[in-house]
Amino acid sequence: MTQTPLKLFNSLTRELEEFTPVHEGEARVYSCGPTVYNYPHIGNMRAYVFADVLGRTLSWKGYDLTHIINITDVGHLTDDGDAGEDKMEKMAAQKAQSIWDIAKHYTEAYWADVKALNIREPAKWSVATDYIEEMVDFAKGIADQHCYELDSGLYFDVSTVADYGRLARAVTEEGEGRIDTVAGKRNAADFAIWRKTPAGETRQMEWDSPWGKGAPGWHLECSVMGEKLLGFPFDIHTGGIDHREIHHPNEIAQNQAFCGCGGLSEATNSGAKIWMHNNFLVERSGKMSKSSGEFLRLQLLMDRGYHPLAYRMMCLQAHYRRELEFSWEGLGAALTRLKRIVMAVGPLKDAASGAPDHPKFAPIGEKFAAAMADDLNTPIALVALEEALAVKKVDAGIKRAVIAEMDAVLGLGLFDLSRADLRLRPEGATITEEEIEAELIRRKQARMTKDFATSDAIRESLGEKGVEVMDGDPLGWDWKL
Ligand SMILES: Nc1ncnc2c1ncn2[C@@H]1O[C@H](COP(=O)(O)OP(=O)(O)OP(=O)(O)O)[C@@H](O)[C@H]1O
Ligand SMILES: [Zn+2]
Repeated sequence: MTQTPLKLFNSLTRELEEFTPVHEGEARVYSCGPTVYNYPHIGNMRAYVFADVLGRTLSWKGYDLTHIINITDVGHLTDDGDAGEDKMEKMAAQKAQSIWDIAKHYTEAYWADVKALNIREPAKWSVATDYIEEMVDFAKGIADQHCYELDSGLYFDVSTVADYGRLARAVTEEGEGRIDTVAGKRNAADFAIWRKTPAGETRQMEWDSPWGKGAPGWHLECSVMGEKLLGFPFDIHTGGIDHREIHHPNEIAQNQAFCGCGGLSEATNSGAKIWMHNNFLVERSGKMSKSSGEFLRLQLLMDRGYHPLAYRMMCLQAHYRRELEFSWEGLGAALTRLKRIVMAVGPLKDAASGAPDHPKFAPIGEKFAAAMADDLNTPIALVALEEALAVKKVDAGIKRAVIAEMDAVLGLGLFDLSRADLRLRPEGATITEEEIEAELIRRKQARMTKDFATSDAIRESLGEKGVEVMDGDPLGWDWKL
C-alpha cells in the first residue's frame, strides 16, 4: 500500500509537492504547540489531529520520523500582531497564581486531550522557557544586520530580508491591518524578537539579555526550537491557518536572517521546506477561539456522552485544508459511524494476523494509499477502510492485517475499542446501566403479554431519566443515555 509517492500542499508555493526528505530516510517535522494559558478547545486539537495524521503517514511510508511539538509558556501576546499583553501573564494575574502553575495545569490538560484523541507522543515536547539561552544567542547572531532597539525591545526589521510575507501573500504597506501601536517601528510589520520589561516593573517571567531584562518574542521561540532540535532546513513545519498570516512569516524572516538570506533557495532559507496549515474548526458564530471566552473543550463532549474518538472521526471526515463546522448532530453522526466500524472490527480481533497483500484487497488498498498520498485525503481513506471491512468470504486474519495497517495511519485505535467503550456515561445521568437493563427486561415481558400500557409507561419513565429507548436499532444499541 505504501508505494504511491506522497504529495503535500506547501503553503509557501501554494502547490502540491512530492515529499522528498532533506535527510535520506528521515522525516523531521515541527508543529507549533499550544499556548498553555487556558484549556485547549477542540479547534486547537484539530491542529494536532492533523499533525498526528501527517506523522503517522510519514511513519507508514517508512520514514524515520522526528516530530517536535512545542509548549508555548511565554511570549505569546494577546494580539498576534505584536500588541497587547502576554497571554500567560494576563491569565496568571487574573487567577492570582504563578505562571509556572498555570503552565503546568494547562499543559497537563492539553496532554490529556492528546491522549484521549490517540495523538501519538512527539519525539519531544519542547518547552519554550527551556530554550531562553539559545534564543538570546540566536537573536545576538542576527541583531546587527536585521534588528534595531526601541525602548520596548529589540525589533526585527522586515525590510532586511527578501520577500517578507511571501507565505501570507501579504501586502506589508501601511493600511493592511497588521499595524500596531509601537512608536518608532521602521515598518508596520516589524515585530519584537525580545520584549523588555518596562522600567520599574518586574515580571514573573523575565531573563537577562544584551537588550535588558525581558522575555523572548513568540516567533523567536519557534525559530530557535526548530533549528536546535531539527536543524535548518528540516522537512515540514505545521500549524493552524492563522499562523500563515503572521507567526510563520515572522519565523521565516528570522530563519532567512539566520541562514544568511541570499544565496540559498527559498525552500532552504525558510527553515523548513514545506509549510502546512490546517483550516479552522468553526461554529455558526465563527472561528472557535480561546480568546473569545466561550469554547468547547473535549471534556465537555465527553460529559455529554460523546467518546473523544468520535471527535477524531469528525476531523478525519473533513480534509484538513477545509473549514469544518462543528455541530452536535455532526458529532453524533461521527460517533454512529465509528460504532459501525468498531462493530465490524469486533469479529476480527481474535484472528491471527495474516499478510495484508491479498488480491481481494488490492484495489481497496490502492484507493487508500492514493487518498493518503494525495495531501492526506482522510475522507476517502475512511471510505476505503469501510470497503475493506465489507469484503466478504475472506480469511479474517488477512482482513485484520489490512484494517490494522489502515488504522495505524488514521489512528482510531480500532482494535482497542469495544462497543461498550464508546458508550460514555453523560455527566448528569442519575440512573445506572443495571437499572436501565432491568427496566428494559420488564418492558420486554410486558410487550410479550401485549400489555402495551405498561410497556409505554416504562418507556416514558426511562425517558424522564434521560434514557432513549431505540427499538430495532440496526446497530443493536437498545438504549442511549
Ligand atoms: N478554531 C481552530 N481550528 C483549528 N485550529 C485552530 C483553531 N484555533 C487555533 N487553532 C490552532 O491551534 C493551535 C494552538 O493554538 P494556540 O494554543 O496558540 O491558540 P491560541 O491562539 O492561544 O488560541 P485561540 O486562537 O483559540 O484564541 C495552533 O496551531 C492554532 O493555529
Ligand atoms: Zn510556532
